Amino acid sequence: MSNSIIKFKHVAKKYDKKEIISDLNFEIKKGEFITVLGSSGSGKTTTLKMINGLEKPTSGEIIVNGENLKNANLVNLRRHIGYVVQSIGLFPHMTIAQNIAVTPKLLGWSQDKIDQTVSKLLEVVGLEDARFKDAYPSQLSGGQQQRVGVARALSTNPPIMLFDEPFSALDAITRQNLQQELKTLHKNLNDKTFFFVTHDINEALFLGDRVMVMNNGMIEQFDTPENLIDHPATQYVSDLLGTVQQNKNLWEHFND
Ligand SMILES: Nc1ncnc2c1ncn2[C@@H]1O[C@H](COP(=O)(O)OP(=O)(O)OP(=O)(O)O)[C@@H](O)[C@H]1O
Repeated sequence: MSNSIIKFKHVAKKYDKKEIISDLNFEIKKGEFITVLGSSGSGKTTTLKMINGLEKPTSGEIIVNGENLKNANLVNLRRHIGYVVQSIGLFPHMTIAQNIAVTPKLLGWSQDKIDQTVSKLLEVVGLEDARFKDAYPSQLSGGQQQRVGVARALSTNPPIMLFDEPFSALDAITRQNLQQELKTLHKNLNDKTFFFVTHDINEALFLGDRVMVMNNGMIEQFDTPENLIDHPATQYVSDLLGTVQQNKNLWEHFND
C-alpha cells in the first residue's frame, strides 16, 4: 500500500502467559480516519498503545511513519503522536493555555511561538473566547475539557493522532457535537491520520473512513462503513451491526 503510515506485521501480544493478540496484520494509509470497534477486552486499547510504544508486542513488527518501533526512540516517537484519552488528564493547577503548552515548553519553543500556537489551537477546537485561555480545567465543562485535550494533543502538529474512547464520559448531545467537530477537524487538517477506539457502533460508522472490527484479539473485518453494512464478512460483524438495526426497530416500535 503506498503512503502507508502504520503497519502491523504478524503482531502478537501476551500479558504474562495469556495471549491477548495472536497474529495481527493491517496497514493504514496517511490521512485515513480509522475507527476501531469491538467488544470489551477484544484488544482495542492494547493495539492502540502498541502504536505509540506504551505497550510492546511480544512478537512481530510494527512500522510507524517509516520507522520500525524495535529501533525507535520511544520518547521522540510519542512527541510525533498525539494521544487523547477518556480521562483527559489535564493538570488542574495549570491554566488551559499552560496545559496546551506543556510539550512545546519541554521542547524549548520560544514564548512567542507558544502563544501563537495556543491561540490557533484554541480557535481550532472552538474555545477561542478570551475567557478560556486563562481559566483552570475545573472551570470548564467535560466537553470543553475534552476539546482542550484534543488541542493539547495537536500542539506539536503530529502526523498521527490516537484517541481512546475520548467521548465516552460525555452526554449524548455534547458527544454528537464533538463527533461532528472532530470529523470536520480531520478534514481540515490535511493528511493527519486518526486512529480512534470506541465502543459505540454509530460513532465508529459515522467517523471512520474505514472501521476495524476486533474480536478476541483478531480483526473480523477492516472495511468502509458501507461495506460493513452491505457485506459483513463474519457472523460477529453481522450480529454487531444487527444491534444497530434492532435498536432502530425498537425505537420505531416504541414511537408507534
Ligand atoms: N497491563 C495488563 N496486564 C494484564 N492484562 C491486561 C493488561 N492490559 C490489558 N489486559 C488484558 O488484555 C485484554 C485486552 O485488553 P484491552 O484493554 O486491549 O481491550 P479493549 O478491547 O480495549 O477493552 P475495553 O473496550 O473494555 O477497553 C483484556 O482481557 C485485558 O484484561
